[in-house]
Amino acid sequence: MTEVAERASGNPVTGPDEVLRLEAVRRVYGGSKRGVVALDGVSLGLERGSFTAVMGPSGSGKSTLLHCAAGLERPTSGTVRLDGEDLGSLSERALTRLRRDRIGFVFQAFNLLPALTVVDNVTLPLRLAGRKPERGAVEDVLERVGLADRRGHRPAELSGGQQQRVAIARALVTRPAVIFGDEPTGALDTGNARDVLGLLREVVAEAGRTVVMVTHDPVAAAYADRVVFLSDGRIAGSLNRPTPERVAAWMTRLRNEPVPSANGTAANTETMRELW
Ligand SMILES: Nc1ncnc2c1ncn2[C@@H]1O[C@H](COP(=O)(O)OP(=O)(O)OP(=O)(O)O)[C@@H](O)[C@H]1O
Repeated sequence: MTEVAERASGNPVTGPDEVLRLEAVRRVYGGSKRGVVALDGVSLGLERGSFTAVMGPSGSGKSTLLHCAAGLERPTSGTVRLDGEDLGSLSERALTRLRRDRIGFVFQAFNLLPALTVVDNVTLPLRLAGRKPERGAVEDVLERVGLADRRGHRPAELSGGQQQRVAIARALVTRPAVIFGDEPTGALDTGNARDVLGLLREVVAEAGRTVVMVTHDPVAAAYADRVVFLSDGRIAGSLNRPTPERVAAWMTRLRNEPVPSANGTAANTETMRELW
């Protein structure tokens, strides 16, 4: 199948079991006159139990997309729904609670507390929420990330890859609807990056979690079921069953001709939205 045909046969506009949906999301920074349009009408749905990578040239809006989707930032216009709930209708307090209870985050910097053991780092979000972990839940996640025998260690006693696995365990322990990764392998060497990506894949395939991750690395993106490409704040297309080579080819094209389209002319948002 050609890439154009692949794009045209991408996921449907609404899926049977969408956990997250962005509709016409626009995010402008600064005033209306000289503002920067970081997202320009992005519509996107994520199926439950899917692994999506978001790629695009620097400044194309990847982080902004992630932040809006995760309720860390409010879009200037458009809607974001998590399990059907419109995040725009929530107060700051309710949004904070939703992020804590139903969203997991894994960042490039592991953001672990150095004085706490692995177990205490993993259970921190639950304790902050005044919740007790479900029986066996902590053991389960530590087992899943391969750190059951390191539960009493502190971050400094672990490798970078192990520290990122602690961060993944921490993201998993609340059983979130979606786990967001912002360059989760950006600070890791190749071997550790491969382990962490394999773990994220496993979390999707075996635990049925939904993962969306921003990355600059075509090899990392190829671990996902689908890669969504952004260019100038718009969705430029997507690739199902990606390989590193095809992702890299897409990125080269995006750098050379910002928003590609099926007929070779500049695509508009409506045309691209049809692909979703
Ligand atoms: N807080 C902000 N204030 C003003 N402009 C911003 C802000 N955050 C992002 N932008 C602008 O919005 C656009 C998109 O930024 P964003 O960080 O989402 O891109 P990105 O694709 O994640 O980039 P990179 O790959 O370099 O991290 C850029 O032009 C950026 O300069």
